[in-house]
Amino acid sequence: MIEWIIQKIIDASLEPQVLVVGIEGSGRHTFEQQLNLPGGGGITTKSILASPSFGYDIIDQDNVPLSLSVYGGNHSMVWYGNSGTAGVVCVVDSSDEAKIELTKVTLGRFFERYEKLLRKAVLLVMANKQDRLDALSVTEVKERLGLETRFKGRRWHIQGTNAVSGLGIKEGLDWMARQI
Ligand SMILES: Nc1nc2c(ncn2[C@@H]2O[C@H](COP(=O)(O)OP(=O)(O)OP(=O)(O)O)[C@@H](O)[C@H]2O)c(=O)[nH]1
Ligand SMILES: [Mg+2]
Repeated sequence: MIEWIIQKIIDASLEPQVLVVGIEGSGRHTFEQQLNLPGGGGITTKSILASPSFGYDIIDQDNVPLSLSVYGGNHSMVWYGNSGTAGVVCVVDSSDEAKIELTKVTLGRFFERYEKLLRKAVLLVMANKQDRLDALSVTEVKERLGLETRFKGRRWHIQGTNAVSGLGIKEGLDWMARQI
């Protein structure tokens, strides 16, 4: 009952949220720092722009090791989210094959677990660290993550990025901004 009430309050009070998720070391912080740079790489996504900072949260239940950065701030251990969740940005380290596999599993589980809240959410995958010589290509990352199969029926997009220089971030977020 309490959870239901909290959910109602959150749904009513929050603007559409954009979540940034990713396995540790994928580049989430670096990506978010880009958003705070002057011009933010030309970020136009309104819901991200409106946020001066991101709250951090770790989903530690059901062994879902995704760490969440929730627009709007949510500091509880359970993500109540918002059924108006507009988009999920998943940052992946393209140079780490084991973590790409872990991302595939956890991202799938995450969308399963929060199916209701993420019903309308679009998915933007940032195939990050494309500047590294050992990075898999965007197509390879897409295939390893099984995006075409797993997210069939959902609007998704994969974008190659270098979060350090900011390359690709504007393009990715422009795609998201057009969807939400
Ligand atoms: N070469 C390269 N390095 C990157 C890129 N993005 C992030 N890094 C580096 O990868 C490391 C991890 O980046 P973070 O942004 O801290 O990653 P995180 O996902 O926040 O990880 P944790 O804070 O460790 O959970 C840092 O040393 C970054 O400088 C990229 O596009 N290219
Ligand atoms: Mg970090």
